[in-house]
Amino acid sequence: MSRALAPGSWAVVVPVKGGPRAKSRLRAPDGVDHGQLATALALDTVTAVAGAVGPARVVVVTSDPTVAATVAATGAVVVPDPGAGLDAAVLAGARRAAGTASPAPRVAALLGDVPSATAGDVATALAAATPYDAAVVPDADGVGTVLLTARTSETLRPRFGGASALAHEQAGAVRLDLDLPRLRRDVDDEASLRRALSLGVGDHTAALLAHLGTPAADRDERDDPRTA
Ligand SMILES: Nc1nc2c(ncn2[C@@H]2O[C@H](COP(=O)(O)OP(=O)(O)OP(=O)(O)O)[C@@H](O)[C@H]2O)c(=O)[nH]1
Ligand SMILES: C=C(OP(=O)(O)O)C(=O)O
Repeated sequence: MSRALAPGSWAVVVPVKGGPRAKSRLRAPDGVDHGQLATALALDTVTAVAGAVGPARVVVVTSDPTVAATVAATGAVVVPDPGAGLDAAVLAGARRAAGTASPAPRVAALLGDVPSATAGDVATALAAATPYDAAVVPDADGVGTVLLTARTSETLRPRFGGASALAHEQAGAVRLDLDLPRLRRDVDDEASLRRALSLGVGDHTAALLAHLGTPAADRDERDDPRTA
């Protein structure tokens, strides 16, 4: 069951590398353009976040023109990627996120490769993180991070890459092993893409991969409010 968030209480940074170097570990299925797949994964992630916190409090950090134009048209904020890696991108987004609500919102970073996540998942995770100065939601393997939160933009301490869940814990974040399999399913390679498809994915990824025959039962489950 998802939980409602107070309006303006959270802003969420979504870093998206985009372009030809994005998602280099992921081999697109036959007949699917790799760049379009990387973009679709990101747009589904942004859509879920916007559904949870409102588009004006989604800050997408990217230098990819397709992603930037698409999310800007939805009302999200776009910050150019400083080009100094993932943590620097997250920090650039966090600085901008602070100004998206008054009083300043809590700030989170959700990596832009979780196309199975629903708005309800994002809202539930942010609500669960609200009592803590900082929190981390690990990925499905428990090693990486899908969501990092902080009370303010100044106290967000990104340590992404590799075993980042532990790195974020060591930097002071409380680990939240939430029972939100769709939120925790990041897509890095073919195996994780298959797992995401079996959980259900957002409209952009589903449309691009429709010819692969995403199981109808999984799509039904995704839409079932009892599982949202
Ligand atoms: N803006 C921005 N986003 C990044 C950067 N590096 C990674 N990301 C995003 O962070 C998320 C997780 O990163 P990865 O899974 O490593 O994605 P990736 O670098 O595109 O993929 P690989 O080449 O397979 O490592 C994805 O949404 C990426 O788009 C960066 O330097 N800038
Ligand atoms: C960058 C991270 O994710 P990935 O597994 O996509 O490399 C991370 O978890 O810190």
